[in-house]
Amino acid sequence: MKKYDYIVIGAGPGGNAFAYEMKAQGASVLLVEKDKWGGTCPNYGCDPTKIMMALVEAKQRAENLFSAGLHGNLHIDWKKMLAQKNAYSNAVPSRTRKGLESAGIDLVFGAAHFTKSGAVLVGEEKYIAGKYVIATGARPRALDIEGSEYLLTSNDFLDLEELPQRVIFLGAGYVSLELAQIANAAGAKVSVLTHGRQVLPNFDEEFSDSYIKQLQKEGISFIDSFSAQKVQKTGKKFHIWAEDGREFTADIIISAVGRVANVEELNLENVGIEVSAKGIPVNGFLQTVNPNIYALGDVLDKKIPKLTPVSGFEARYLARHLSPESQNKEEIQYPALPTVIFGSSKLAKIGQTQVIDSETERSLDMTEWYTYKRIADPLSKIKIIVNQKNEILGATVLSTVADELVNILNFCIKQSINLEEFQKMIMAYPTIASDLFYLYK
Ligand SMILES: Cc1cc2nc3c(=O)[nH]c(=O)nc-3n(C[C@H](O)[C@H](O)[C@H](O)COP(=O)(O)OP(=O)(O)OC[C@H]3O[C@@H](n4cnc5c(N)ncnc54)[C@H](O)[C@@H]3O)c2cc1C
Ligand SMILES: NC(=O)c1ccc[n+]([C@@H]2O[C@H](COP(=O)([O-])OP(=O)(O)OC[C@H]3O[C@@H](n4cnc5c(N)ncnc54)[C@H](O)[C@@H]3O)[C@@H](O)[C@H]2O)c1
Repeated sequence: MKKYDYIVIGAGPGGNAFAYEMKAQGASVLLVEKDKWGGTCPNYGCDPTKIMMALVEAKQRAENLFSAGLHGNLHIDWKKMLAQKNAYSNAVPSRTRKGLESAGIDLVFGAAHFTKSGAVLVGEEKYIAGKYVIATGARPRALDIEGSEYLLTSNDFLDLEELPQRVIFLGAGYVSLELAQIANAAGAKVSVLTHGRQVLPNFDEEFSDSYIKQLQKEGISFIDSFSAQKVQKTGKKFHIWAEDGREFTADIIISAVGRVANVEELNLENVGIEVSAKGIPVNGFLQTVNPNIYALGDVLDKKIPKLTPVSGFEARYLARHLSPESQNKEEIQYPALPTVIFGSSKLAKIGQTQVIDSETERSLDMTEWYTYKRIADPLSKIKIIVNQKNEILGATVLSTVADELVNILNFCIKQSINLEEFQKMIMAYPTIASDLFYLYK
């Protein structure tokens, strides 16, 4: 039985980052992966979707400028876009594997299970370690309704050889809204069936409403209060019914109703770990109830968003925390977190987005500002929260460049920059950053 300092289960952004960090510290590390080296983000998640989204963004930005004299009949060639995405994603597993190997990390392919003795079993082989790190991520949640076998997932969407004419998305979270925009821009007739009345309850309602109106203008239809009851197939068509009897028909139905932690195969009962519906509970040191077993990334039961940079942040925290030389024995502290729903218009937020105490809230419509006027952004607005020292604490932004703006605000929040400090810098003009001046004023 081979013994390591660390066994890491799951080679996604979290597991890989932790394995690299510990190896660099001189530890012996075994990394176990059962599917694709690199995990969700580069194989089924962020990266392939954003390669496709690049065409959606470019098309919409060009179309926004038709009124300014730009002409052309733009359309997305699905097959070529897919080939472009595949050229990137298909190379990920072997490239990732080579990188890990050349760093000196031992790799084993297969599903990891804990045994009653606390070892890890992969196939017939048993491995033991001083400490274990679970970074097994999450997968699309399956709906328990009649005919659920007819529902496709985001993974299936990314492999569609051809885009069908009529596509239904069930659920209205990040995955659904991003993929719906790709399908819509590529020419499909798209409907999103939303569970509740308010879409994106974690965003400021005024902003999520404006965002959905924007998507409706682009051609996506939204059907609210849809509680799915059953799915049926007749010929090549799929039908979905709500509990209240409403029925919709499409060529494919993509279910994007959230993600569930990958925990079942781990046999965590053998090592005394109980999981919740949201994943593995840990303390402030990312340690499970079993003191030798830690967990990080999307597999965690946590309140903060499950995102790639969050998994990486947790991995680097844990590597520092477990380093024998480190003085870092403090609980993990998350900085202000940016989240973005990508698309032709982007809805983004960072940090504190509501007034809690003595802060001030500033709502600004930026549509007529030069930066946004120049690119004919159809709707650009921001709600910004500042404290009494006029330091930015957080913001919600809707615009075609909201992803960049929240990251610039990220620096301002981290460095507690106020107007006085900001005025000591000169920003290139005209840019998103040069507008910051007006956000402070
Ligand atoms: C469609 C989509 C788009 C997304 N877009 C974005 C985005 O734009 N920005 C962003 O920040 N985030 C995005 N995300 C989220 C992001 O992909 C995840 O937050 C990130 O991949 C989590 O990393 P992780 O290492 O925790 O887990 P994962 O990347 O899920 O990796 C876990 C790995 O563990 C492996 N595994 C599971 N069980 C076992 C086992 N028993 N034994 C061995 N291996 C196992 C899995 O096969 C997987 O490779 C998106 C997700 C999806 C689905
Ligand atoms: N741009 C990004 O950063 C990005 C993109 C995609 C995914 N992600 C990550 O992946 C996670 C998962 O995304 P997701 O969209 O699968 O989940 P989500 O939690 O964002 O959204 C799930 C949606 O499904 C709906 N829903 C739940 N049960 C339902 C039911 N029975 N019937 C109909 N609708 C139902 C919810 O109301 C919600 O609208 C995100 O929370 C995020 O962390 C991030």
